Amino acid sequence: MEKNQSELAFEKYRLEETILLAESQLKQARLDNEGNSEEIVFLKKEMRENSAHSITNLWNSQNFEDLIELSQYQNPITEKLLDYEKIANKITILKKVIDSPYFARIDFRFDDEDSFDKIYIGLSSLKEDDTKDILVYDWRAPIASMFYRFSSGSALYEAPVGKITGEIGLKRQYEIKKSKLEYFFDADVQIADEFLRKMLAQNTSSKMKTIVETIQKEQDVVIRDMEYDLMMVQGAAGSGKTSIALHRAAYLMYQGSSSSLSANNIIVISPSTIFEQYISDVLPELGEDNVISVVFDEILSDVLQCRCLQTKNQFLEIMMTNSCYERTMKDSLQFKTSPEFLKILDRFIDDLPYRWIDFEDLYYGEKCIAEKEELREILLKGRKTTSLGFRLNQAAEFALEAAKEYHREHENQAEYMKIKEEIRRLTELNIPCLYSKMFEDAMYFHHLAKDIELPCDIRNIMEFTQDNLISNRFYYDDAAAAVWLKLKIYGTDKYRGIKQVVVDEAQDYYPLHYEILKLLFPDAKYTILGDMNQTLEKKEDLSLYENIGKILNKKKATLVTMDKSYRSTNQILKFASRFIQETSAMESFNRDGDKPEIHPASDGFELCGKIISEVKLCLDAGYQSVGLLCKTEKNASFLYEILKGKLKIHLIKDETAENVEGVFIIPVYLSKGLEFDAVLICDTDSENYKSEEDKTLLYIASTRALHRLNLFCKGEISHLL
Ligand SMILES: Nc1ncnc2c1ncn2[C@@H]1O[C@H](COP(=O)(O)OP(=O)(O)OP(=O)(O)O)[C@@H](O)[C@H]1O
Repeated sequence: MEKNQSELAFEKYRLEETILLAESQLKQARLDNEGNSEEIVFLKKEMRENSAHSITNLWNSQNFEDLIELSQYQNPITEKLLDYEKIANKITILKKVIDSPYFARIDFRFDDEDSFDKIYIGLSSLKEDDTKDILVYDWRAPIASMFYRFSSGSALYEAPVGKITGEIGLKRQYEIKKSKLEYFFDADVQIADEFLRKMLAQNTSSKMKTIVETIQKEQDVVIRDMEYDLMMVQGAAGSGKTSIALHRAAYLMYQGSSSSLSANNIIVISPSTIFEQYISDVLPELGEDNVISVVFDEILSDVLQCRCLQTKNQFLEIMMTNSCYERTMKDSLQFKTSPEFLKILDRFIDDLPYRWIDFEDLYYGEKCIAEKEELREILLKGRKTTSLGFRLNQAAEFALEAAKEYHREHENQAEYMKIKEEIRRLTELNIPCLYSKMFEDAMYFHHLAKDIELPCDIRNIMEFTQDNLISNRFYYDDAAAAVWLKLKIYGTDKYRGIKQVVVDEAQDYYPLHYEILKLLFPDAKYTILGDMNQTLEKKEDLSLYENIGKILNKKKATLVTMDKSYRSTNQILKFASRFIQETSAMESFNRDGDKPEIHPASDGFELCGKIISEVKLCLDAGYQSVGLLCKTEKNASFLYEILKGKLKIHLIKDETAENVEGVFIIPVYLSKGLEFDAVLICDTDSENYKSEEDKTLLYIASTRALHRLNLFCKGEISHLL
């Protein structure tokens, strides 16, 4: 008891000391930035007053010195602005530190020392300005890794200078909120598990949270890995893949501060906007605000410069609600994202200069300055070694040189501008339009596909594609193919700086998509996380990762498997495991809850009544997010119309939803990657869920639930249940 009291007194004192230091640094930082902003205002004023001449005349001035004069003012301003931003960032971090400076402590004795050092671990580090003593270590610091990997006893960590060994005497965890020590406990394995169980038993929120306090050893190994160029994780639903992805991005940023990796060198690729929203708080909470986060579909529309491409989710909705097209759409997607189709696209690119790029003789006034045969010859030369885009540029350069030469002797500004514009257009191919050409004539398509194995329903696929392209609809499958075509022809420098790519929900992408990533980020290292059991319109197994490895072709690649699921209760996991292959082991974190139940109803009225009572029960139990899941948006909208007058409920049917909280109805495919306190799967009748793929939908839907899962149906229950 006495010992506890003195420990408590010590910890309170230590916390006070830490907060005092953080507060004094915050005060200083605020002062520094007041100074900075005054100086910025002063410098701007000075620039305006002293360089008025330069600015007003700058754009039509031929005088290089004007520019230099302006930059003399601009540079100090930019420097001060950078300084300001850096300190503003420090202020944000210090405020967080003051609120909760650390969450753990390990007492570590280095092998060559006699006493134990107290290592406090928090979201960010805190250092004495003068002595440089570290009061709090960033959770990403090498020494902090021991907290995640060892219990008391011998321990080691990898420091920049090599392996450091020693002994851990104590592991302690803290709950500090609003600068107040709520409690602390000494954590052996059992107590740490109990703490995690308590955390997992809490309600979820509409935004994903950080897990720094409870990262598990196997997760930490992936988060801190620096050895592999391609790190792949196959993880069961709820095993923490997304959490790992984001904590790894934060870790790489931390590592990067010593190896010049900056925020714009890391990109996190999400499968949908709703998912991107859901994860958007994690990196800022970890103190990393600026990591690039992008939805895969956005990359496609960005490359193709077309805002109206169909998203994967729109594709899925049409596929699932139009049974007559379902087979064809699936086969079309499978085919157009396959290596076979890539070969056809490759042949099409080779054929473009012969058949589809129509050069004309180029005239400056009356004078022909470049004949079409000359231009074509340039285009055909070097086609084995250089890209088509490059050769188009060469042809344009040739024509431009000729135009310039003629212009020198026969100056005619209007003609010169006209021909320059014509030459510029030489390099521009209309990719969507060219892509359509491949499908306009079946004979031509089969000519390109000679000796390549085609799907048996290629005729249907061709017709389906023609119909879509004629009506100017760029379906998901065609969009990706056209993007690949454009990248292969022109390449892109847009993402050249990216050194690390993090891809979540890897199972949703096809070989073509990984080919696209390879073209976009040729020199990057990759972290790829997925679950082969969560594919919607295709079947995957472990070969998924083998194929990714082959496509990305990195020197050092590895696959880590994670079977333990942290999201759902034992009962929910057990229920969900009936929807996946028996070989896919799934272990729960041993948290108990109610057994999922199936509630059949004889008509819509009864169904509605049962759903309403379950929702009320969930709300009474204090659940904050209650998800009513339906197979499609069509089913979801139908249910919404019935329930909207009877419950406070909202419908989430597109990806723009900001916050998924309260009681809501959502199609299963949109709920991927998200989680809710309670889930009601509302349309589990034999009509909706009958195929192997529907089984996957049920798996995804069931594993969204943290604490409670119930299934409802009108009429005959699906035989998959
Ligand atoms: N070490 C951990 N400590 C605390 N919570 C954890 C831990 N690992 C995972 N979780 C929690 O488990 C839940 C599932 O995590 P996450 O969404 O990252 O899993 P996932 O593998 O991406 O799931 P899915 O594939 O189903 O989308 C989240 O609530 C997350 O906070």
